[in-house]
Amino acid sequence: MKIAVLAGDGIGPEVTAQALRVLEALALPDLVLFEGDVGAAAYRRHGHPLPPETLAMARAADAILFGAVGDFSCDDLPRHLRPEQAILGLRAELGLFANLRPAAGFPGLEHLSSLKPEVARSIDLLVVRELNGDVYFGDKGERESAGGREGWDSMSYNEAEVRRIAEVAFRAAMGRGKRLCSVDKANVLETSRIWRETIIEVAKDYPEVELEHMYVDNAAMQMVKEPGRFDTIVTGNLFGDILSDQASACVGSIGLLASASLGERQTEHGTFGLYEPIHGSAPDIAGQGKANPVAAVLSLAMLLRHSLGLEQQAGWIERAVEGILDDGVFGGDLGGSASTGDIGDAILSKLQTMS
Ligand SMILES: NC(=O)c1ccc[n+]([C@@H]2O[C@H](COP(=O)([O-])OP(=O)(O)OC[C@H]3O[C@@H](n4cnc5c(N)ncnc54)[C@H](O)[C@@H]3O)[C@@H](O)[C@H]2O)c1
Ligand SMILES: CC(C)[C@H](C(=O)O)[C@@H](O)C(=O)O
Ligand SMILES: [Mg+2]
Repeated sequence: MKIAVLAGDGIGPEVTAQALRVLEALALPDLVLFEGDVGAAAYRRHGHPLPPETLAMARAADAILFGAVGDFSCDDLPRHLRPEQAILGLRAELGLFANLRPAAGFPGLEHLSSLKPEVARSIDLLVVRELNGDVYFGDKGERESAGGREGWDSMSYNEAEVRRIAEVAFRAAMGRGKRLCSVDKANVLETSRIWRETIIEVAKDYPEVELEHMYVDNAAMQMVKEPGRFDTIVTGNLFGDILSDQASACVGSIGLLASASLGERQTEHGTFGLYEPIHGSAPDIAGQGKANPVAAVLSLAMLLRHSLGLEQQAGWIERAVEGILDDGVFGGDLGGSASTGDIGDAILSKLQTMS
């Protein structure tokens, strides 16, 4: 079993290091790790944020453990050289079109949510975000206009793209609460009309799933008012990006939420995928031991479950994380003083009581 480790920039290496300590503690047999350069670090060393050797390593692996990319010192670079292009390039090149972003409350954390504790307690949702299309990958550029320089990005989805993410979302909903909310902006966007009509078509194959449609502005409001009304959400790339960061504040911190990016390729024990926290490189706290590594550690759990078929070990990690949060081991993002390493230590000792 091969895992490519792409830690990246800012807090990416700091949180990934804690996930790797957890992986090491599991002492899995037949596991080989490869480390590659990605993001601003790779640009400085190789002149490109996603060097061909990194892409080749990612392709050859069964799964990728990704940290984060981004460095404000690269803001003036041409677009194709910016660190963020590395993660977009991996998602596109590897056909990782389905991004699963679970957001569920942790016992004992309700009072740290941005929501009232009784509201926060109800959050248990999964955002299924389409990851290979939308305004992210449409034609874009800069041109002259009567009003000066003009930036433009085109948004589109075709039926095939919507159908394949809808299939993932309906199947996910079948394994959860059998309720699916499709989030779009069909009152304004042509893209969303195709999105909605295609979702309705796919729904015919899943009669047990209760389907609702919601405009994204309303969905953003409902998520902070009554997050418990959501079970599974399916949405496009841009709306899913925004709603998942918002969901993290409902849970308590962006440092807590993990993600899996999956495509169609199967590995010996599961589905090939890339696993990363939903947060970024957090330059404001990088290098200070302040980053919460929980999202990275939970991303490792998702990797073990989806790509390596190691459900039991994934469960141990998730219970260890729940345990340390229940014990009140909090970093600065949750109002505590535990460092990145302290949180890693606490997860490791909890893990020892399980495996
Ligand atoms: N997939 C990725 O690699 C990814 C995701 C998001 C943003 N980014 C990039 O990261 C850079 C910074 O972006 P941003 O500031 O908008 O978003 P960010 O997620 O990096 O940070 C937002 C805020 O949350 C805090 N935060 C994030 N992760 C945390 C953690 N684990 N523990 C404690 N606090 C945490 C940060 O300190 C910051 O205040 C940009 O270059 C952006 O493009 C990359
Ligand atoms: C860094 C950026 C390209 C990325 C995205 O928008 O998808 C990030 O915000 C994320 O959520 O993974
Ligand atoms: Mg994001």
